[in-house]
Amino acid sequence: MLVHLFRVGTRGCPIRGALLLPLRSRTFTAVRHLDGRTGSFILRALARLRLCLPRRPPAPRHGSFLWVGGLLLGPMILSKGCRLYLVGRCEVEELSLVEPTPPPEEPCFNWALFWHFLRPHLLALCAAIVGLLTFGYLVLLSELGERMARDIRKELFGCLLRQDIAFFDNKKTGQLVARLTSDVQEFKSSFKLVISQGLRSCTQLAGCLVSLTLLSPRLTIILLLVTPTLVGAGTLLGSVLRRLSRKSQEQIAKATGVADEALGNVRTVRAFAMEPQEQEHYGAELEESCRLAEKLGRGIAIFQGLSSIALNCMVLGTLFIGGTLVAGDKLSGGDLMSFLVASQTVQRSMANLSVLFGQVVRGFSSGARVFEYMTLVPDIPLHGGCCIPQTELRGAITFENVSFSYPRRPDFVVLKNFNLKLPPGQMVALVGQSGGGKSTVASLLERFYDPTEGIVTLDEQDLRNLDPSWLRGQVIGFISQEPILFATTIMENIRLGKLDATDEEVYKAAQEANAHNFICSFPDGYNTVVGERGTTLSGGQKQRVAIARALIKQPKVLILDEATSALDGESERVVQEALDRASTGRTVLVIAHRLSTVRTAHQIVVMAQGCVKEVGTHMELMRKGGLYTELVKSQAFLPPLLLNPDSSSSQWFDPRKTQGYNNRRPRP
Ligand SMILES: Nc1ncnc2c1ncn2[C@@H]1O[C@H](COP(=O)(O)OP(=O)(O)OP(=O)(O)O)[C@@H](O)[C@H]1O
Repeated sequence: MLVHLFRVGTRGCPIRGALLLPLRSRTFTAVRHLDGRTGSFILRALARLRLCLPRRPPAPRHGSFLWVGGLLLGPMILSKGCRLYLVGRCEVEELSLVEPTPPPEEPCFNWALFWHFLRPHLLALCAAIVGLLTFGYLVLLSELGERMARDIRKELFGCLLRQDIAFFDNKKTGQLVARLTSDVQEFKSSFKLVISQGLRSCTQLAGCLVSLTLLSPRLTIILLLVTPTLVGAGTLLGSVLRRLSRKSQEQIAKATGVADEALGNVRTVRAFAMEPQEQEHYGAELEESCRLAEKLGRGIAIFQGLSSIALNCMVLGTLFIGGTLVAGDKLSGGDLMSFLVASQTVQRSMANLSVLFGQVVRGFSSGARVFEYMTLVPDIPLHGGCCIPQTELRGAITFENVSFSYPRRPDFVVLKNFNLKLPPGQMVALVGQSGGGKSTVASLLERFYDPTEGIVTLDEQDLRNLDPSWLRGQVIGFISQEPILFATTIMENIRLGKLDATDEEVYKAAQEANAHNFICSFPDGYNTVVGERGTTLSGGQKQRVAIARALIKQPKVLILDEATSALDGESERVVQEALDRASTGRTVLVIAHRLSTVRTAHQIVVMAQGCVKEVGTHMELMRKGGLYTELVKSQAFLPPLLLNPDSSSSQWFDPRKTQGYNNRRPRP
């Protein structure tokens, strides 16, 4: 059951009401005075609300408090100038309304996961609760909090790493890092505070309530009758505060994301003199987060102020009713005094709890954000599926009638009925206009995404049946335009390709990648630390370390995505040499803009708008005079001889006379 207070209608004629909605039924009961026009307003409001219901997250457990609060407050609001009528039951399907945009789902606190992390530390928790010395209990509580935070961070980090690539398309790194850092920190602090202060106040409260009952059951019952109303009102206000707190924390994460992006790309920021803009951008996000935090602070202050007033009213009420009972000889003066002293302890405990409430609100929303990603199950798991034995692996790839849209843009079809064959040991080049879908083909081959339709196979096996970790870790080597290195030594960076590789294997891979000589020229050789993202190496050096990292796993299939396009002439020559060597005996998919780098491929596939437009060798395509020829012509910097398919004296044109990819000459 959901209680919803609503306000619809025109500005001059606002309509307020309360709804009691059974969550699983599509019928509802509305409480409100109706005439024809206002009735239709309400029906629309109800229908809109109803249409939203299936997408709501499951009701949190504290939803029952909301229900109680709504029951108490709803009639109060309605009775202010409104007559109450039961208008009946309405079927929403009969109303034809435009479906509204679903509100962003708010994560709920996951009690099961909380228990999962708390359970291993139950003994420490019990010891902390009964800890006799302040020292002992503080030490135990601190250890408990830190260990739980460590476990949560470890688990969350693992869960994030396991998510689909599509998940990261939607998120900013800074926001994810904020969940690992500030949200876990906030949750831990709240948890410790609840245990240290909350438990003490609750115990005091319970003890005093027993004393109160013994002193005067009648006064205690009156006191207890008032309490649910206060709890209900508190819960309603609490849900508003929780929402505010969640927004405030999201905003902090957003600001962190801006700082993370600027600091992570500081060279680009410096190169474009973007420092003032970035500072302004970060400042604006901070301003918003400060505004939300202040709003939350005011909300908490209102909450605590109102609690204080309510508690003082309770004392006054006790004095008044108690005085009446004393006057009527139903209670002794001594008992009334004892009752007052005990009820003041109750008041103090409740005041402490209300102060604690602000922290609990923040703790709940932080906890909900921390646990949110732990329950996400990726569509493409990291492990599972079969592996083809190394001796039988040939490296034949096919794309059969593949259509694909990125999950982030489901309406935009990137590949349409795409067909491609990569025979074992051959090189196939993908060329075509920018945005035509070339890199997307590589992403599907790496199984970063699954096709929307059609299949991709390796040696006639659907990629979906193969173990993704085996595929990425042992079968495919990927070299991109911007190789990313980790902030560790060159040795460790190369070893990332094969974790159990010996030093000799690392040296061999570096030699194959034309990297050994420049690495040895550094004072620290293979132990040189390359800086964050490899910033202390040149583009060509970084690329060669990345090639060594790809080669060390001896991949059967190699993907070269614009691998040399970011390099100057000399670096390109050295890297190209390494790539030529690396391509021997492997199935290679080359993605290239510069057509001069792929003219010796066994097959060139020209792509446009997600489809294959032309297929053939360089010569065949040039003779055809189609899209490929146009692309070649458009690369005006190329020597004119490249454009002449019949010139046998051209080094540019005749693949047998070219350097690079010599071993993969197209057959006549
Ligand atoms: N992660 C993503 N989410 C949504 N759309 C994407 C994503 N990555 C690429 N796209 C879109 O898919 C289309 C194909 O992109 P892709 O990178 O495959 O093209 P490309 O041919 O490799 O381009 P280029 O030659 O410029 O690198 C583009 O329109 C691009 O905007």
